[in-house]
Amino acid sequence: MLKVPDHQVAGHHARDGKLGPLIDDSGRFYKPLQGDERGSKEVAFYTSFSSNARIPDHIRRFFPIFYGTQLLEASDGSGLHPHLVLQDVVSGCHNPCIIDVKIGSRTWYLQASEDYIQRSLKKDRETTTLSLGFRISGLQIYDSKESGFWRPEKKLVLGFTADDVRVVLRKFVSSNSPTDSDSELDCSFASAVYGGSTGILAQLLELKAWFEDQTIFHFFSCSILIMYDKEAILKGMSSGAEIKLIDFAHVVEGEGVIDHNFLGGLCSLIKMISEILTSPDENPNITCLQDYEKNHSYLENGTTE
Ligand SMILES: O=P(O)(O)O[C@@H]1[C@@H](OP(=O)(O)O)[C@H](OP(=O)(O)O)[C@H](O)[C@H](OP(=O)(O)O)[C@H]1OP(=O)(O)O
Ligand SMILES: Nc1ncnc2c1ncn2[C@@H]1O[C@H](COP(=O)(O)OP(=O)(O)O)[C@@H](O)[C@H]1O
Repeated sequence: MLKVPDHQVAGHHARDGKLGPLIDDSGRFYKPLQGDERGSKEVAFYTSFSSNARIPDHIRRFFPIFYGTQLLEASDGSGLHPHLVLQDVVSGCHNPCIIDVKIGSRTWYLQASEDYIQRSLKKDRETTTLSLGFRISGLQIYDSKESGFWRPEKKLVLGFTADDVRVVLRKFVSSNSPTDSDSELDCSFASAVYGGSTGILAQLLELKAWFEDQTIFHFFSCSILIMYDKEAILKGMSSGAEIKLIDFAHVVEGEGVIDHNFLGGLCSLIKMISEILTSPDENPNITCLQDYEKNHSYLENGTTE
């Protein structure tokens, strides 16, 4: 039985009669092919990546498994539509905390249409893409059984300053309620999630080592999903912290050149996460995030009032 994922944090949603991804109970994520060349480009990427013998297994695990394409009833009621059949990378988690981080100081590329370049340039300038080399596209942080998740709306997320991004990456690993902007963030899960030999930082460093060498693909407008299970930590189990790369509608051939755009953004994200691990007590200034929180209360479904 196909359903709309409640763990999707960014991108096109299958809500309000729109075309968007679906999931099933067997752990698969069905992403509808976008009508223009984006759909076919993403299929071409997954096909090429899956069969490329030069991708080491320890890097392959950072990508969703690709099961081909399938015609399915589209979420917008328009009838049969081709979908990418992917591993649902969140399916093992009960109450997953997730951040979608779009990597790179530019999301546009020379081969793209003029319209896409102009729209991307505007978003890159207005977000932390240009200043930090990455931006947060969406997130959800599990609060408690009673309050559910904090899912800030898209407008707030795209307005994050660099300091807000620092705060969010700290909130993500704190035991404080994510909607409480008054108390100091404790970062008490930082070592369990970001640290350790298998934590997020170690995984990002492994990915970086590959990006220092690989010249096969250039990953524009692609995201790293950072995920973990807060409840598991509270129960004394493993955090299940993982990174996965997603969204390959704008991947182009590397033609023997290092993907400096992705690599630079990745280094910047690594630096910010390393700083949280080394200085968990340093609370940065909060700008738009705090002002916004003071004026809005969050509802369980992630919307605001
Ligand atoms: O339409 P929007 O404004 O929601 O933009 C989408 C982006 O949302 P954003 O505003 O950056 O959070 C969206 O970004 P996220 O996946 O949300 O990070 C994509 O960039 C999407 O384009 P594409 O499917 O990758 O070609 C973008 O869709 P298109 O505008 O390119 O159709
Ligand atoms: N394979 C996957 N498994 C689980 N969730 C996914 C997967 N791929 C994408 N998502 C979720 O869907 C969101 C949008 O995905 P994305 O591929 O960026 O779509 P779009 O092309 O519409 O921007 C991500 O932020 C993430 O929450």
